[in-house]
Amino acid sequence: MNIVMTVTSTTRAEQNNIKAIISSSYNKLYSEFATTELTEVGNYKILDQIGEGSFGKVYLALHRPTHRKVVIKTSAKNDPNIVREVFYHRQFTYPYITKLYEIIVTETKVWMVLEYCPGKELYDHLLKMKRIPIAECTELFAQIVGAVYYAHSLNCVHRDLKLENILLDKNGNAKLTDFGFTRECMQKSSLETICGTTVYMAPELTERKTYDGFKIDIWALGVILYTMICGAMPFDEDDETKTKWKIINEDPEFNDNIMSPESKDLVKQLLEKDPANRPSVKDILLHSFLQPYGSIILEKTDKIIAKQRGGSTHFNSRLERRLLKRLGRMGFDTQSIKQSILKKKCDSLSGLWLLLLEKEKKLEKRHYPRRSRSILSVRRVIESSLSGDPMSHDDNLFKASLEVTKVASIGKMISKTADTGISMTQQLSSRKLSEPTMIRDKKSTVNHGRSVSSITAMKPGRENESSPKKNNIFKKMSDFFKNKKHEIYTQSNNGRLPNGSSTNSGRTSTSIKNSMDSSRTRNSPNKKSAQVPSKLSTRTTNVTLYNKQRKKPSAEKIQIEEPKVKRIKSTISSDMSRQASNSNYEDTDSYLLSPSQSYDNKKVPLTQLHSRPLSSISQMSNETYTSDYSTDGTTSFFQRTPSEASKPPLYKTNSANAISQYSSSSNLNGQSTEKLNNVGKSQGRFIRRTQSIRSETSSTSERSSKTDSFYDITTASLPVVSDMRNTHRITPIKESVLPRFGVAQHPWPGQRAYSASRRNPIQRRGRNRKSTFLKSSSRETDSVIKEEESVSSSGGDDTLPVTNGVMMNSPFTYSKIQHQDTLLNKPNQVGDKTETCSDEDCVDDENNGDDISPIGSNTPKSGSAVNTPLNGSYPGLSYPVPKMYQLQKGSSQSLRSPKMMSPGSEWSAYASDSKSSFHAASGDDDEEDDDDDSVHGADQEDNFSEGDFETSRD
Ligand SMILES: Nc1ncnc2c1ncn2[C@@H]1O[C@H](COP(=O)(O)OP(=O)(O)OP(=O)(O)O)[C@@H](O)[C@H]1O
Repeated sequence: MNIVMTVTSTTRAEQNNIKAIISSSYNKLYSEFATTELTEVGNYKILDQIGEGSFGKVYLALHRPTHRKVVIKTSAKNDPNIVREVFYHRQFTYPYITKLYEIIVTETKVWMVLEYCPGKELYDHLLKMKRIPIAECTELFAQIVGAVYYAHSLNCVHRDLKLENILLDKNGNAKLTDFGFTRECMQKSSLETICGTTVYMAPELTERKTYDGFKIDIWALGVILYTMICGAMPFDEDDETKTKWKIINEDPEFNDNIMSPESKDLVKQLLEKDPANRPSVKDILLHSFLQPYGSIILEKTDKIIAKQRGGSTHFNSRLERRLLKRLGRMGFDTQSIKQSILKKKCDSLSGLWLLLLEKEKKLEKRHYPRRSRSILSVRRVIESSLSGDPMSHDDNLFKASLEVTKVASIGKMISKTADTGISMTQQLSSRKLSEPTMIRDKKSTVNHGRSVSSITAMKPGRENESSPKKNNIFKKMSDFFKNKKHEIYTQSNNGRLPNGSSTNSGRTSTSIKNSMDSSRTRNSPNKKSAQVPSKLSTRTTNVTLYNKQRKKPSAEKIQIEEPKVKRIKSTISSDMSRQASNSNYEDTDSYLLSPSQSYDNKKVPLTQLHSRPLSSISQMSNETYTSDYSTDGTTSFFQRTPSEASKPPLYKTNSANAISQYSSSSNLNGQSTEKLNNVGKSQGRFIRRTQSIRSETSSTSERSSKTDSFYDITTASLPVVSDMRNTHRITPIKESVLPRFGVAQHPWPGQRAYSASRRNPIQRRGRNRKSTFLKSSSRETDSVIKEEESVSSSGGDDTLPVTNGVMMNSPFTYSKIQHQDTLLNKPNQVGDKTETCSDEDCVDDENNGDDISPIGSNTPKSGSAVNTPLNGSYPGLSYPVPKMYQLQKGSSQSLRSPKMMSPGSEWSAYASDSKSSFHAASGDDDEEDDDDDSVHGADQEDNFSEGDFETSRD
């Protein structure tokens, strides 16, 4: 009897304990929802805001499982450019293009997880340097051209090439970014959409003629090269109209003191007014000015393209196979990882894989520096150029490359040795390699040691052996996912676990231990449901809003290498439509010349033309905006005629009335350009932060265009309410060269719906500008709540039954725990119940009682799904849940609406197939991979890796 009493009382105590946990957890969650501070998105911890684009903020973040820094760029989901950007960007895998790791789609936003480029923009670099040394210029420009060559080879044109869209990584290598205007383009097809940035626009674009997309990129490259070398832009006037006139009619000024004959020749070719006379990207790479980099990059790029065309370049190397195997042992579904990568899903598995692989590659490179001294090293070029001998760097670089080859072969041998299980130390000593070749310094010695251990640690059954750094990645990852699970139990209740154990003894927690253990038994068919780690990467997105009282990311930890650059937003000047309409010289005073400022006189001092202090380097907004340009050419006033060319009828400089980008920028932002203007006053022109333009309503020609299918792609992806499609259907563009995507073939009505605001970018940007970091709007908060996939499987009541203390043993409560895992980025079978549902599906009456029922009828309808909060659905919930946090079936619509993405697109797949993506490993998993590494290991040498181009200069 006593025993029975004891058992009963214990059970009650446990129940009370659980209640307390739930209560505390609920309260915590409630306060999290109340805050507006954003510190986590998916698996990423937000560290700081590092920039602000036209359509959203840019954050520095940390991928928590791998501790890799990334950049997260946000954009409103209804911005058509983001679709375009993601669509193209994810297809590019090239060392001089920023990597796109992951896309997180939430209710209202798209979060692009990108490679972090701490060197910032080339624009900033140029601003700092005033002029880029010719040797560095050669290499950087070769890299930029390489990226363009790559894109062009894939039949894509960038259309917004500019200094601001070229970032520098930590090694000083160029990385092309911002593919918001990119599109596919057949050879010599003519496009019509006016887009780009005025000062980088080719004459034919400025004249609003149809244009060859490839050729306008070449022109922009000319502007970039000229600006890099000269520290000033070739065509840059205060007044855009003047700039355009110059672009069409004048040649840039060449300063022979600055420009070598070779560079001058190249720039001249690039800035050919007649697009037909401009060279191809390949010709540019082969130009003498870019040697030796140009031809090397050309060769490498051709190889990359050939490989990528030939099939997947993934999972061929020994490193990748080892990594995959290891993840498999950790419980990840390797098949899903493969699918994610091969299908370019850009989901959280992709993010995890790519970042992990990068980290491993980096480690391996450090251990076995195959190409530690790339001849493409910017730093070396600079050093060489500073040493005074213009040619010396080339020799040194080639010498270094020879050295590297030696070391590489050793590295290869070493890693092979390690694979065969023979002690590395033994091997090294037995082979008696000569000292200088084998290990060149103490550092390498240490690294070799590490590598051996890490390789050894990959041997089956040795996962948990203590090993140096390399093993730490996996340990950290494992800890990360464990902790996430652990937090569920221990975030409250004074660190006590339900079973009474303390937080510190998390590993002794039966439930956690069980789950992790079971996760390691991946191949056991009976334990599929227990593969916890493989479910860590659900498409469900967690955006965590921390309580304000919580510790913010400490300022010391934020590693921002350079002060923030506040983009000066141009307002009036950016309204191209207004400018365009004002640009009729006959009725606009501001474009008439004053007698003293004859435009024929090219020597007119800029001080007289500018309404701002004279400077050589000035900052401008580079805001991307739309214009009302017509592309049909009928209203163009930039037609180049002989008479106009000889006597431009432009410009009466009426500073007060003129729409000046500069003046408006500085006025509006209160940021005087004087500081920047003081730099290099003697120079006559400016490097301006520029504005990207895209014609929004480009008349009939736009919509009837057979080639320029901008609106096709936006159609394909914009998550507009479905019925709008019917009411605003526009004639489909049938002959688009874009892939066809079912509903996507109908031009996106959202274009109309949103065009008003798009045409008035000032308002849009005004909103953005005022918003401060970490202070999202209530709308944002709302979206965060809504974004969580409604993967609930809880009971039909708002009051959940109190379970017994052994939560994991109860089928009901076990599913609840799993559900919580799902919300911590782990998919589960229960969570997948909701699957994809259309707008119509996502209504209350679909509720079958499996989900938590809405209380009352005011539950949000389609598109505003209330999602399961991070810790919100707990078993044993013994009190009513407020309405706003009730779960309802069908809430997944916002994330998974098939109408949102093009059905044919892989991107749509990732948004909707979390279920399929996270199946437990099937029997036909990569068993063959596991068998024999060495078979595939030999490929590694041939595989493209960033190391082929880059150097580990750090
Ligand atoms: N990968 C990155 N690494 C480091 N910084 C970045 C990265 N991407 C963007 N940034 C920073 O964020 C700022 C804004 O980013 P970005 O220019 O891509 O936004 P945007 O919306 O495309 O702007 P715009 O259209 O006006 O060019 C950049 O100036 C840059 O400083």
